[in-house]
Amino acid sequence: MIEIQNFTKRYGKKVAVDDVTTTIKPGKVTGFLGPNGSGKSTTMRAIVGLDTPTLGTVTVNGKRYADLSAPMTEVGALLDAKSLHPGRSAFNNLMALAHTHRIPRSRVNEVLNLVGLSEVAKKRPGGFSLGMGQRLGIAVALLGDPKIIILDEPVNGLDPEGVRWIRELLRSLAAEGRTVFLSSHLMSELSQTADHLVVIGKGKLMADESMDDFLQGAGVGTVQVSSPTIEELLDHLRGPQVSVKPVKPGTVTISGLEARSIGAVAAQHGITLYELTTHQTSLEEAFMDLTRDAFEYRSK
Ligand SMILES: Nc1ncnc2c1ncn2[C@@H]1O[C@H](COP(=O)(O)OP(=O)(O)OP(=O)(O)O)[C@@H](O)[C@H]1O
Repeated sequence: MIEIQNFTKRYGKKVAVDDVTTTIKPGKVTGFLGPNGSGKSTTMRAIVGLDTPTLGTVTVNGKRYADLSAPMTEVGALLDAKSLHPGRSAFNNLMALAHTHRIPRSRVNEVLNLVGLSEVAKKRPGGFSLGMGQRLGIAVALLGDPKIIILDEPVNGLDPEGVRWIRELLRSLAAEGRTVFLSSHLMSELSQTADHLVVIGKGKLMADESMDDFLQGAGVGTVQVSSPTIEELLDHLRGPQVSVKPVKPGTVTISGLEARSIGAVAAQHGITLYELTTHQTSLEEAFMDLTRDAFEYRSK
């Protein structure tokens, strides 16, 4: 579990993160979403003690990172994939870390296998593609078999196969009961991986909710229906997966049903419809709506 309490980080006059409070829970993939410059990396750096909060506290399993006795076995982080020694082989980079953290050699081979780099283990990361570098960075993060995994934009540079691979890897780590926290500036990336979403804009917390609630609140996959006898129609549509939000008298948005099913039920009961529109909001639009005023850099 990662607990972030009233975390504020200032660089001189610049407020990078502004009074953020959230808890990242185990057994889930939590996505950390925000436009460029919104404070994601600063928050992640604070979790692993690379940045000191100006105000507030950031703890992992109830302790500050600096107070952990075996940090690599508690928290694994991929923050900057380029931070490895470029002239040392992938294997030796991992071995050096394993050695200083009392991690057995067998684990080095295990993680190289896990990230699909066994065949290039003797090669130097200086010559790696961006995607291979990311995989090696993930191997470093997983080396200590940590309960908490933090990844800053892990999908950067990965090809579609790599993206699918990392998605499955993160889901399986969460299924093992680990805390998985990953950042991205793209909603589409997180929507397929994250169970929970923390959204940040210009350093401020903008949303902290389950992915399902976020999508529902944003109107993704909803249908707007108008009818002079809307209540009668709703009586026929109720079900455990169906939720209804009033828009104005006679008009509602419905999630959990497709327009065609709603139309069919209306026809079956002779109910007049004035409107039956599938909401086409994309995930990216929903995210942009939420952080509309929070973009530091926006292309015109
Ligand atoms: N060491 C620093 N000194 C001064 N300002 C900084 C420093 N580090 C970050 N900032 C500023 O703090 C803000 C948040 O930066 P941060 O890197 O945390 O954002 P981010 O959400 O990770 O963005 P990106 O997706 O571009 O990496 C930005 O305005 C950035 O310019």
